[in-house]
Amino acid sequence: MLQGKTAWITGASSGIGEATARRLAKEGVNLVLTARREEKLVALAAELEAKYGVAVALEVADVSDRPVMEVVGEKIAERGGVDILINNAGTMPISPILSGRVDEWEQMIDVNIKGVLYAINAVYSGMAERKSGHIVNISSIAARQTYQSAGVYAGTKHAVRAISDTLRKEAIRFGVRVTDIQPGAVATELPDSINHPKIRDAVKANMYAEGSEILQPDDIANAIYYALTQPAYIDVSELHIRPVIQED
Ligand SMILES: NC(=O)C1=CN([C@@H]2O[C@H](COP(=O)(O)OP(=O)(O)OC[C@H]3O[C@@H](n4cnc5c(N)ncnc54)[C@H](OP(=O)(O)O)[C@@H]3O)[C@@H](O)[C@H]2O)C=CC1
Ligand SMILES: O=CCS(=O)(=O)O
Repeated sequence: MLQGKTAWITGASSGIGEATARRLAKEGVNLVLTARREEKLVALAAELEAKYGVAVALEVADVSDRPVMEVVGEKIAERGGVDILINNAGTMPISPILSGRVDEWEQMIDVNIKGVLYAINAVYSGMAERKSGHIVNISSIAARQTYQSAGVYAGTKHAVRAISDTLRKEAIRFGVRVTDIQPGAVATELPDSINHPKIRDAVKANMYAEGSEILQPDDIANAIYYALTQPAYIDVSELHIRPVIQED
């Protein structure tokens, strides 16, 4: 069903993005992979090309860099566009608002909101012209609720959910589908982006508490695959997936 299509995955150097690259390559999807850590992308591309015979292009980029993302968009358009965007790159340097880590607030807004918009902007007009495409935005359980220290992070994810739902409505007439994926705790490098030592330790202790079983990146890759492979008349608008043990 997806064989021969092309997907652009941002944040493909680890976690959910990397797992999704593997999942889609296995289905014969050609890939454009983006992240800042070039060496990780190079190794992943080599592995997927050798294992699955798919074509993998790399666009090493900081998604919050607007001019760079515009150039990536032009390059993608020159190659004929992509069928799928997995808008996944994100960061989570959470802290109490009173700690006033303004640089980190700006970083989350720049990467998690502006980066998502820049990627949409890079591919949406092409999809609309071709009257076909699927944009999958990775927001979070924090798009629906919040918790202490996560004010700005949850704010960015609420924004992604709002952008996704607006885009879904606007894109109907262009035959473009939009899905917002809202994971709970997934075992990835994301907590390493927390610079506040006490909060980082608390988040990790909570995620990896003895006996607790949280989600794996493959679980989210499978959810993305499900959304992408529904019949053309179905839009999986939102998928909210959490570990059984996660109350909030
Ligand atoms: N793990 C979890 O519990 C949950 C995660 N999410 C969301 O899932 C998404 C993926 O995160 P996850 O896989 O968990 O975490 P990881 O930290 O493993 O992956 C984050 C990815 O985003 C990339 N990235 C971060 N900042 C930038 C940037 N400025 N420009 C380009 N790429 C960037 C990283 O690559 P590089 O550093 O090489 O640039 C990396 O590939 C995020 O949006 C996150 O908010 C949502 C809910 C739960
Ligand atoms: O986006 C993150 C979700 S959680 O780890 O706070 O549940």
